[in-house]
Amino acid sequence: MPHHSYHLDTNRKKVVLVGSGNWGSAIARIVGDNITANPQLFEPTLNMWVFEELVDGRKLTEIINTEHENVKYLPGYKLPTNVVAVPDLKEATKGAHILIFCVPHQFLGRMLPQIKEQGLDPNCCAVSLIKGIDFNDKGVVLVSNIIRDALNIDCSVLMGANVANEVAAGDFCESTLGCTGVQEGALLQQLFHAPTFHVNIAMDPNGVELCGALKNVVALGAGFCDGLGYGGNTKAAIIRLGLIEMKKFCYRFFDGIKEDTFFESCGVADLITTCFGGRNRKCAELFVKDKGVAWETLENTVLNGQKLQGTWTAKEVYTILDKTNAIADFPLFVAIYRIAFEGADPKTITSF
Ligand SMILES: NC(=O)c1ccc[n+]([C@@H]2O[C@H](COP(=O)([O-])OP(=O)(O)OC[C@H]3O[C@@H](n4cnc5c(N)ncnc54)[C@H](O)[C@@H]3O)[C@@H](O)[C@H]2O)c1
Ligand SMILES: O=P(O)(O)OC[C@H](O)CO
Repeated sequence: MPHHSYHLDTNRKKVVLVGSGNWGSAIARIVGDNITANPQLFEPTLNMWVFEELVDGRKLTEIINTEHENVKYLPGYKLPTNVVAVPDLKEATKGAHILIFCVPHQFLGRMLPQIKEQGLDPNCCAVSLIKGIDFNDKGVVLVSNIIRDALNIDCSVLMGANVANEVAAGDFCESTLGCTGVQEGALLQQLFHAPTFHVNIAMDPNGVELCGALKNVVALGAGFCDGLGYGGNTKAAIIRLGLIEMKKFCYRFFDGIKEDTFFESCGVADLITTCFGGRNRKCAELFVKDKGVAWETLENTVLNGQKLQGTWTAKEVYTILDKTNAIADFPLFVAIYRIAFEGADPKTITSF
């Protein structure tokens, strides 16, 4: 059970999920059920915005709405019948009180103006499940900040050791809700918490979000080790060194990050699971074995259209380090970037 059980006001919240990939579809199963279980808090339908595409000649939205399964991104797991796939972004998000963002971070920027355009409820808030970062002239930009600035609404984050297929299978795991307000935290906890998906609150949204983004870079390093045929000792070293650079990055670029956050699910736990069971790891292994095959080819052939976040984040992190003359302080992040994008020998993963 969630630790708190009260709500913000007497009006039921309309929840909308923006995204329907592998994780988007897995979380739709939990949120859809929680909405049904809490009719006093939430409106009954969960609109799920779907990037429309054809699957075997049929529209994905039609398949989802008739078969209640995202056959492309989460095959084998039924969605609750109150999850309704909507291909039009404006229509899907109209009247939302809680917007859940779960799209690969490279697509978010161009979507937000459309959501803004149709006018949001003044009490609308957001929660981002997106693991990624961005940068501008001043430095690091968090995805939650992009959402906050574009839509002028509050944005919490949910990150954790949550490989989507395992969550969908009902294997027990934990997740970390990073928020600034107690009330928002309590409501969102009721939206996401489930018997096999335990949601803990951390009042350190920036730390939670940065952990979620940066662990994907380390996952590439772990995958390079697997591609080179190295064993558990080497991967453990990469995980340890990666955690140190994650912390250093957080403290270098942000004030007020809490040490405890690194021990939450979003921190060390997500780092471990992603370095063993994630897509970034898997594709990085094949990148080494196939001698530099294009990342996009791996997304299309191995992941069937699912998207990597670690490759983008490795580039973004490298750009930030370069701009701030911090390259020398982050040897692992830099080695990973150079292997992934500059043709560096994968063996340099252990010789920086
Ligand atoms: N998959 C996981 O195990 C997992 C777990 C936790 C967090 N996350 C994070 O959740 C976020 C979303 O990941 P996911 O696994 O749900 O998605 P995914 O990797 O399955 O991505 C594919 C999604 O992107 C959509 N898409 C393709 N082209 C698009 C475009 N031009 N514009 C908009 N959308 C487009 C596809 O329709 C599909 O829904 C990522 O930041 C990821 O790191 C993923
Ligand atoms: O499959 P990945 O590498 O995108 O990682 C999935 C999740 O972020 C693990 O929590």
